[in-house]
Amino acid sequence: MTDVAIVGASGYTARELIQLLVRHPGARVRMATSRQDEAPRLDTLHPSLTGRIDLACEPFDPDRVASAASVAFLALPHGASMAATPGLRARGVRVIDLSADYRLNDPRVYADWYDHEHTDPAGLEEAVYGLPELYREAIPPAGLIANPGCYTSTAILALAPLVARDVIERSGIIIDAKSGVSGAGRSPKLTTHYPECNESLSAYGVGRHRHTPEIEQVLGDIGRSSGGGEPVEVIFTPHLVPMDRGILATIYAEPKGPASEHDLMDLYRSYYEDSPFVRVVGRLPATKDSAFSNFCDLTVRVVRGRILVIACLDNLIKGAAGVAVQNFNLMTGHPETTALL
Ligand SMILES: NC(=O)C1=CN([C@@H]2O[C@H](COP(=O)(O)OP(=O)(O)OC[C@H]3O[C@@H](n4cnc5c(N)ncnc54)[C@H](OP(=O)(O)O)[C@@H]3O)[C@@H](O)[C@H]2O)C=CC1
Ligand SMILES: CC(=O)N[C@@H](CCC(=O)OP(=O)(O)O)C(=O)O
Repeated sequence: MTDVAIVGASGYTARELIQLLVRHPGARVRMATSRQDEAPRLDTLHPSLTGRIDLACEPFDPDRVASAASVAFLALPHGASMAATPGLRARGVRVIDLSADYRLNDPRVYADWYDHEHTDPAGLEEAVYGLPELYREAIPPAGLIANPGCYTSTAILALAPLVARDVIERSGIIIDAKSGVSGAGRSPKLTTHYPECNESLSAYGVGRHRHTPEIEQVLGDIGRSSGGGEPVEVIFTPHLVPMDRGILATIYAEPKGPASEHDLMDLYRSYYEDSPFVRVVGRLPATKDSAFSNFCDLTVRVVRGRILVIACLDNLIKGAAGVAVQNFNLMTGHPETTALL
């Protein structure tokens, strides 16, 4: 049994994490933290947890976390995670960070896209990018996991087989992605206020969304490890859609040679043969079919000589809490699917 702590317990990804962990046979949620003064109970913060866990939050204190837990899930905004992580690592706590703070290898790239300096470059050196489908071997011994972004996981899982097998041109890849509003977190913002986003569909972050360098870094890494040195360059355009949860990406890429849908589907099936949470499907994926699950559904089409990949997942599960539990399973020697199927 592994004792775990949830840091930032009042948010959406924390709620999903706790829902998964209370059903996990090898995990016990021993501590939850919040900055709120009155030590709120988890079932007050998240009524869906009523009857499932009896725990009140406390303020974050690395000594207290280290005395209660050996693994901490950080469900904090970026910036706050890298403030909390060094103290936990110094006390031997293994960290699974759901924020973006440890995903980019280069602190200068982080500063360019996140508009503030990285305060824990040593942590960046230590961190392992927690997308099990690509880095399964590196995850079990890791002390610090950088859980991937939700759009990022969708795009990377959709493109990795094409990059790894050198099937497509590495520049001009178009990622047109749509997300439900929970992707923006629980804290109220003007753009996610009901009358602003309901019955409306809008693009945002055009040309400057911070998942762009993360997608390019990971796909560039996959490309290099299979022998191709050119960087990967994507045009990533996110959209906000008036639904609670789910991401769907439609991706367009230029093949290097003639492309057959049949061969591409075979390529995807063999690439993800050992990945229980990637479903390569013949139908066109829809967010409803992966909602509340840890699955990423994807399919491939060839249209007018271009390759189209359509992929979807639940941003709060496969895009955040579910993959965090998948990483936890690998780190603690449980089957990868524990508590997730
Ligand atoms: N929502 C999603 O679909 C996804 C989110 N992520 C990432 O996961 C992390 C958590 O996201 P999510 O749960 O949606 O966010 P929420 O905004 O729902 O929750 C974050 C929680 O962190 C606490 N918090 C906020 N600011 C600070 C701060 N400055 N210092 C310490 N604690 C703070 C708050 O709790 P309190 O006020 O009680 O202290 C808050 O409830 C983020 O980094 C996000 O980018 C990643 C993939 C998908
Ligand atoms: C709809 C919406 O606002 N989505 C968020 C992405 C959430 C996510 O994956 O967060 P991090 O990668 O920052 O951890 C956004 O576009 O900023």
